[in-house]
Amino acid sequence: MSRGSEFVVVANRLPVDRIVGPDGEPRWRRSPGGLVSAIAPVMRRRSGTWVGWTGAPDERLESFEEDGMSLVPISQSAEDVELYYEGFSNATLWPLYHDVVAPPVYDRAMWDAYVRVNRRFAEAAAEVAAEGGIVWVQDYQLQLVPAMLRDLRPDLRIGFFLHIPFPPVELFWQLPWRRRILEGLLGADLVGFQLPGAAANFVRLCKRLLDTRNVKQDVLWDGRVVRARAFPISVDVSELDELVARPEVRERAQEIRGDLGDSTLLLGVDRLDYTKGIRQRLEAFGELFEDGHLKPGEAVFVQIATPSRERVEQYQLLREEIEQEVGRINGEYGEIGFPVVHYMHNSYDRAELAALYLAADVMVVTPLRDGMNLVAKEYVACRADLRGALVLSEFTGAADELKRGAFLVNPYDIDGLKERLLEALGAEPAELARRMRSMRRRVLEHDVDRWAHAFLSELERPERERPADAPSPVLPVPEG
Ligand SMILES: O=P(O)(O)OC[C@H]1O[C@H](O[C@H]2O[C@H](CO)[C@@H](O)[C@H](O)[C@H]2O)[C@H](O)[C@@H](O)[C@@H]1O
Ligand SMILES: O=c1ccn([C@@H]2O[C@H](COP(=O)(O)OP(=O)(O)O)[C@@H](O)[C@H]2O)c(=O)[nH]1
Repeated sequence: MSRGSEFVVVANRLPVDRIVGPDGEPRWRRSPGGLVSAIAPVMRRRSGTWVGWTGAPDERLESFEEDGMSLVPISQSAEDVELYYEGFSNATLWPLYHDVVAPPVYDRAMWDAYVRVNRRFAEAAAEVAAEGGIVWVQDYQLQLVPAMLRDLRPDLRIGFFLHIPFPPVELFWQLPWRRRILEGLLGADLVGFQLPGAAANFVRLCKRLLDTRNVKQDVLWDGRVVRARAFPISVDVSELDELVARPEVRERAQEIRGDLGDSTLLLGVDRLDYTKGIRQRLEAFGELFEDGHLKPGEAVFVQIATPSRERVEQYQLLREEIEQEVGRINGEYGEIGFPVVHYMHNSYDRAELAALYLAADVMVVTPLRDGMNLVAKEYVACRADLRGALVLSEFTGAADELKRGAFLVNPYDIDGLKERLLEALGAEPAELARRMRSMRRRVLEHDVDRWAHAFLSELERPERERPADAPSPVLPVPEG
């Protein structure tokens, strides 16, 4: 392949998954999750190349164009998927980086697969990037790629962005391969995080583990300056504006409301993931009926739970637990034809989600830990009518920006969660409008284009003139 692309994104997943349609023919479907929601519009606007996996094992496909993007598929064997994707990425790193809300698995065969697959991604990126081009590596699945790519192509400008939280020293310390991960990330010129606290954790860890010399958020490593900065990711406001203006989306919102009668609509939209606090929100909602604060017919909860990582044990256990809880609540409080929880284990397109956002009175986002949570920002971006309330966990990245307008909750505190739900349900329209206006100001001014521009212009900014071995004070990094 010719060395052609000036701008390359490398992510575990391509923006589309290859699936087999009802007619038996293969077709492409949008991949799940917020990374794709955020990066796809950026890619469409800057013509570049996206290197990633198609979401199925053992597929060897040529490069192709889809939805205005140039895509380079990376093949993964069934064993790679099991050990690298379901294993090291989602049974080790995912729980470790999300405050160990599930126990991480430490397994040497999984680590070996992680190294092997990261090398494959690095080699593919090295093949497609133009001389002196920009390569932007995404997320925890590919933390070794920056250093591997630098070895192969020292001419490139390499950025890395972590979409999930970066853990504090005390948790990261558990990882048997902790030095290797840091050395991998330090291959980048710029390492981006969702929040300043995560960038501070990274810089502090480099000092503790690798004895790097740090100047504020710059790490001096291997004769280079590696910058660590926070860039909170956001949503494609123009796409959402266009969706909510469509007559069919507005009609669909009316239809959803009509189907639910006079009930107040509470909405949850998440991948079915144990980090999302779905059980806690259902428990709180159920108890509002038990305590007599709500009566059947007054409120319904619509929970979209999109299938995710279904072969990983913790996800299978979670599904059983959530489906049992939904059954229990409906069994106790539902009536014939009127369940109080509508649970959908399915994935919906952008138009259906926009209609749901327009229809919902209270958007309930209660993760135990979440890098950002784009659903919260999408809800705000869709509510130009200034109606609707956002109940938002303190442990999401989004809470940093939306704390003044959202009804903030600690999802571990079920009584507190019930109080906040009641507050949101009972708030006056003027208060809701004031809160929504404040959140919209933030989201509309800081959309995904601004995020991408901020990251890429920092990446392209030349290094400050400073000989790498010049004495530099090690400045304390603020606690985060
Ligand atoms: O690719 P999957 O294993 O199916 O998982 C889907 C994605 O989940 C995670 O999304 C994160 O990125 C969002 C955008 O920055 C952010 O809002 C959210 O808090 C994160 O959890 C994961 O980080 C992605 O790599 C996955 O593709
Ligand atoms: O049925 C669904 C459910 C979710 N989403 C999208 O998936 C993303 C979820 O991103 P978020 O940051 O909230 O969480 P993640 O899944 O990345 O952890 C959002 O853009 C949602 O609009 C979707 O397109 N269809």
